[in-house]
Amino acid sequence: MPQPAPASPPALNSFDEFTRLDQVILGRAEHYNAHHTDTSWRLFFYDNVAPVLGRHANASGEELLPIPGQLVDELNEDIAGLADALTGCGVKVLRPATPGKDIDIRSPHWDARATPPLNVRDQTIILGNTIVETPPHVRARIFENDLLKPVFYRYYRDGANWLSMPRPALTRDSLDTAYFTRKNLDVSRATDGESAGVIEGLGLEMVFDGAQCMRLGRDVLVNVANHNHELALRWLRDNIRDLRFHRLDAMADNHIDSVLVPLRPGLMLLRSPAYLKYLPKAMQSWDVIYAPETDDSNFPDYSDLGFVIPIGSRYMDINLLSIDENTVVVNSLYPELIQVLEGRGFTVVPVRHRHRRLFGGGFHCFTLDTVRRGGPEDYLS
Ligand SMILES: N[C@@H](Cc1ccc(O)cc1)C(=O)O
Ligand SMILES: NC(=[NH2+])NCCC[C@H](N)C(=O)O
Repeated sequence: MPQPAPASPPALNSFDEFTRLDQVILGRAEHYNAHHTDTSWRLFFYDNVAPVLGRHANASGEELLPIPGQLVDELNEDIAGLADALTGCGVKVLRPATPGKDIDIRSPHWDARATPPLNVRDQTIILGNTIVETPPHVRARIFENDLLKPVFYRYYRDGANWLSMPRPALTRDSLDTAYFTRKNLDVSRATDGESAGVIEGLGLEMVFDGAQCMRLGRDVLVNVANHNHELALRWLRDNIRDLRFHRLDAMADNHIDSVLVPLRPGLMLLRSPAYLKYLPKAMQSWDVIYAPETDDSNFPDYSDLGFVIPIGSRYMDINLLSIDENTVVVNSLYPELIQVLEGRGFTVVPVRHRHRRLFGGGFHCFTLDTVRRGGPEDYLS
């Protein structure tokens, strides 16, 4: 149920995914009019884009793949609906700065068209009173957090701690393909045509996205699918001493928020029973809501718009955002899930979100919850 935010907003405090939400950063999509499909992009989204790589005239190599303006406008409309719904629930909504124009970036080793700050979940983890910036896999995202700095400085002035994992050079040799090798997948369609430079002696780097974590009070689940992630897990354990980090062994290639969403202590939403085995023992006895089958008619038909690549899976809508332990914001285009959640006693706030597969994000991806009421509780014993 909507509750008024406390009179003086507290400083950064966010330890979990489900206690009462008071403040959130919501991403924005202005200038999201192309995907730069370099090797780092093609590898990151490989599970989803492999079937279409090569089908398009140029997609076998690096290119700037345009996204029709109508889709960007419709996405912005849906995000505005999300902002209104959150405000209506008594949540204070903060926004990143706007890029203002298309931005081409260049490092000493590669260049890219910058990605706007839409999926703000991905490049940062809030761990209690600490902002942790994470080292991106996709080159186009390396400066994305600059647009969140005005908000981060506000929290910093109010006493938050602020850390960044080492910035990766993202050279030709930086990224580990072990996840795919383990599954006997040939990723040459992603790596052929690689144009980035090399730094002699560097090799695999710390590369990791905030969305590979799920926070549960004093415990944090961390998906580790390759050596890039392994280095990041070590960094987290070395630098954040008062939380327990649990390694999930390759539960997914990278992000896990369209696989698993803890809804409240003892209850989670899970993509399917096949994922239970990746979770810590204590969570395997939680009550589970499995993602119901969804219908193709819930997804827009893009056939009249020319070639568009869905970078996200059909499971994107698992990616809901909790307002509190009984209230969740869910895509209105996943009525099957709404029905199941209402059947379990949840109040569902439906918000329309059409192009989740094209921009690769649901409501959890678009948001970074900076203030929730919960603390470092032990939910796992
Ligand atoms: N297979 C990944 C790829 C992906 C990542 C981020 C996105 O925004 C979209 C797609 C999905 O889990 O998690
Ligand atoms: N935080 C995020 N951007 N999450 C997106 C995860 C998407 C996931 N790969 C899927 O395709 O379903």
